[in-house]
Amino acid sequence: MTETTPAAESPIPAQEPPVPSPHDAPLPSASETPKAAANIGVVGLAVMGSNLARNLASREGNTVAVFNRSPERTRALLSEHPEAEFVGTETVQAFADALQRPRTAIIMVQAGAATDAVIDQLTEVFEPGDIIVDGGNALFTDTIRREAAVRETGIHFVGAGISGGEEGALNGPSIMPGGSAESYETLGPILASIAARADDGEPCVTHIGTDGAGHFVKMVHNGIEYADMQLIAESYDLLRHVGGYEPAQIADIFTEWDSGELESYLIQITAEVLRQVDAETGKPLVDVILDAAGMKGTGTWTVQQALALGVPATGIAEAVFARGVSGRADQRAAVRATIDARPQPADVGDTFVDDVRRALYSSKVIAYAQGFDTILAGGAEYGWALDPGAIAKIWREGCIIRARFLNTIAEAYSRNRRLESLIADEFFASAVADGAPAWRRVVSVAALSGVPAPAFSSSLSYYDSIGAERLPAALVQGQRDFFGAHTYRRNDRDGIFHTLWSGDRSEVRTDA
Ligand SMILES: NC(=O)C1=CN([C@@H]2O[C@H](COP(=O)(O)OP(=O)(O)OC[C@H]3O[C@@H](n4cnc5c(N)ncnc54)[C@H](OP(=O)(O)O)[C@@H]3O)[C@@H](O)[C@H]2O)C=CC1
Ligand SMILES: O=C(CO)[C@H](O)[C@H](O)COP(=O)(O)O
Repeated sequence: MTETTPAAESPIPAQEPPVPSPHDAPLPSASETPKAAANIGVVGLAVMGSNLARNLASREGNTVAVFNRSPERTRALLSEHPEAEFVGTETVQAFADALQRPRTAIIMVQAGAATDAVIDQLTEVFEPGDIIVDGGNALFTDTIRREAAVRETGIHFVGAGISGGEEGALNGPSIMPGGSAESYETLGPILASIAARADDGEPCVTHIGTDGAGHFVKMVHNGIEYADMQLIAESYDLLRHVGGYEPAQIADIFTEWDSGELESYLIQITAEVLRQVDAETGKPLVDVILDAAGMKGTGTWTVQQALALGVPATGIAEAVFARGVSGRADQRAAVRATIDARPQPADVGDTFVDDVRRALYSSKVIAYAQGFDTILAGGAEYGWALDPGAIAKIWREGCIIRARFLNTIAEAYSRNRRLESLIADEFFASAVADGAPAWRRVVSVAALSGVPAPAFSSSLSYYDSIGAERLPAALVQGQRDFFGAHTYRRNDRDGIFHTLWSGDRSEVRTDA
């Protein structure tokens, strides 16, 4: 299969493979590997794959076969986790032989060429009726292509987004499977058994749609993740450099916010990061981490898709651009040398901390509204009947954006399945309107003090634009008609019009 996914660039070095222990036992040879001993298999045993394999092995009735390109990883996993009773395999053929038919294997390797390579190997040794699940962060168009190619062989191919990081993979991730309804009949119960569970006991997995639907939704999940993280980071920056709070104090503020409507995993881990002190320097860790944010590409993909679909996902885009700006070290140094970049004093008043909380909540609503707009537009474009309420529900636990807030979103979509926008829902409309004065104060203070708040600002502009009585787009249409005879519509009658700008400036109807 051909490779179409470029490896995403990141300034953060990739994680090194674990150093195998000298006591690692050799794997059985292909002929010694027990046949049909396992009911499920995992290929790719780095952070995610090894934890997902352990999660599977911990469930009643499962025996898990494992395979990794470099056998050192397989040996290390077997020796570190004898309790899992894995069936370790050294070749793809031994892996296939170790699985009961119809075989089910989950791939957890790097997105892109690595995934294609593994699929090619598995399709060589699997048979019609078997199921290959790609649990990596594949680009959904690759998943569409792979599903079509693998289907030709009679093997089922399922692209499943899996979120929750290493801890989620081990204890219960949120899972977003695509693929055929037929393959989900077999796969659904297995995935439900390892997925996180929401407070009401529902597993955080649902059949998202055919072919690339699961990876599309996972991609947008990550786009929202970028926006959520950026908004929290901007809150920190404003509290620190305008409010004058120290990292440990901001950690306490975030912990307090976590008891309200902002309760979320990302707020919780942010507080932990801010409390961490660097052992070497005694400084807050956040002050010694290089301020260049890495990325593997899923946020960029979301914005590219939003643009292609005509969805103004401005908050997500700003979050991607903010990471991009942070990584441009030479440019930043050159510009910094020409200006006084120190934050300017700004009058913040007594309500600043609460204002930032409200600005964060309102901006977060915008990010999710834009994310769900992207999901629904993608569904319409690619022919998937995506259910926004069901998607919100499976994000309530297990994934990186898990939050109390997702319950509220699920409720909004259960009130109206065809909501035009999340902020058109009565609850969110009034919540955002209530927070708007504080949000405006925070964006003003950011601008006056010179502390960058791109996601806060663009979210507020989006809110003001999407709700505006009238937009200056009318003038843009006039400009377009002037230089390019691009025509315009009128708001007082039907038809398409052009003004004879280089003539007598009378108006003509062009569609009559
Ligand atoms: N890390 C995270 O928090 C999350 C990651 N994901 C996704 O899950 C997948 C796995 O992630 P992670 O565990 O971090 O591991 P990595 O993305 O770092 O991938 C490492 C794994 O890929 C294998 N691999 C690389 N190239 C090839 C190849 N050409 N042929 C066969 N195998 C190859 C490696 O094998 P070898 O040991 O031989 O090098 C190793 O098992 C990725 O798609 C990632 O985007 C999804 C959610 C969260
Ligand atoms: O999929 C994930 C979580 O949902 C991964 O953690 C992903 O790597 C995060 O993206 P990035 O590395 O670009 O910040």
